[in-house]
Amino acid sequence: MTQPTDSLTRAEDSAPMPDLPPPPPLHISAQTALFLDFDGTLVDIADHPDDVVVARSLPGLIEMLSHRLEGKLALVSGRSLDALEAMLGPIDVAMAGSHGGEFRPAGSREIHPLADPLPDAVVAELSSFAEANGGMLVEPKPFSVAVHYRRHPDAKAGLLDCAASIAEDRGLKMKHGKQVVELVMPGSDKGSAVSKFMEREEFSGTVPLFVGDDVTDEDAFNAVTRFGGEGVLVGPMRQTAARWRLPDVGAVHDWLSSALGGEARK
Ligand SMILES: O=P(O)(O)OC[C@H]1O[C@H](O[C@H]2O[C@H](CO)[C@@H](O)[C@H](O)[C@H]2O)[C@H](O)[C@@H](O)[C@@H]1O
Repeated sequence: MTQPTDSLTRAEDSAPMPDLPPPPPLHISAQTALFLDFDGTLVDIADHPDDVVVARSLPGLIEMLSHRLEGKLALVSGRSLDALEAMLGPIDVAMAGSHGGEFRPAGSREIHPLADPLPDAVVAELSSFAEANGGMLVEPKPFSVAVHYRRHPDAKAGLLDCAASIAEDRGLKMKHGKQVVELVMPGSDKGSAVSKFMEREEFSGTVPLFVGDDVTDEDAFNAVTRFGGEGVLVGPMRQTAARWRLPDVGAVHDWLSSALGGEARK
């Protein structure tokens, strides 16, 4: 079922749903393509975006999986590609950042924009609001801007109103993730990023899996379903287009590592 990512309805407000089963073991074959979200999927959520703890084994695990999948693996994140590389180091895997605004195939350092850059004035408008409301954290990215209200829960409603009004005035899309409100250029979402990868030769003929935790991952769950694949929701059950569910980041690491057998621990 489709859930708009720019909806003001948060997943946790939804009615209880029947649970989803855990995914079958990850099988590496010529038909397997794997798309991985970052925050809340590969790393636990932290109070501040810079405070996430990246498991020492994670960059190697991602690279090894990408190698075994012959490049048919991509990270698809709301973070900028620079931020992802700052967390993971310079790993050679395909990546899409800024909710699909930035796109980089494996084996390349060249970033392809999938959207127009966000006007500076949008960042300035949101920054003034954030400053006037307790100094909320503003995270500008090349094709989007995020304002985090995790430390300012009372400012949530005002922030949503402010962002919705800027989005309407300027024809932008609003996304409401985990304690974060983001404005993105139209056309950049995780579903578009997945579709862009699937158009590439190395992904041709594959059955894609997308693993993600947040409402902003629903576009990607819908996209992989259109390509005959399935989504894996990470975290508590909620309304979702995913087919499977893993309870937490640790379970994701175990599921990914199992596909590599003993190789994952080298
Ligand atoms: O698509 P993702 O890779 O899941 O990125 C989504 C957003 O993640 C980051 O914010 C979230 O994680 C932070 C660290 O755990 C947390 O403090 C924040 O409340 C979360 O919303 C990142 O800062 C955003 O830019 C991403 O869009």
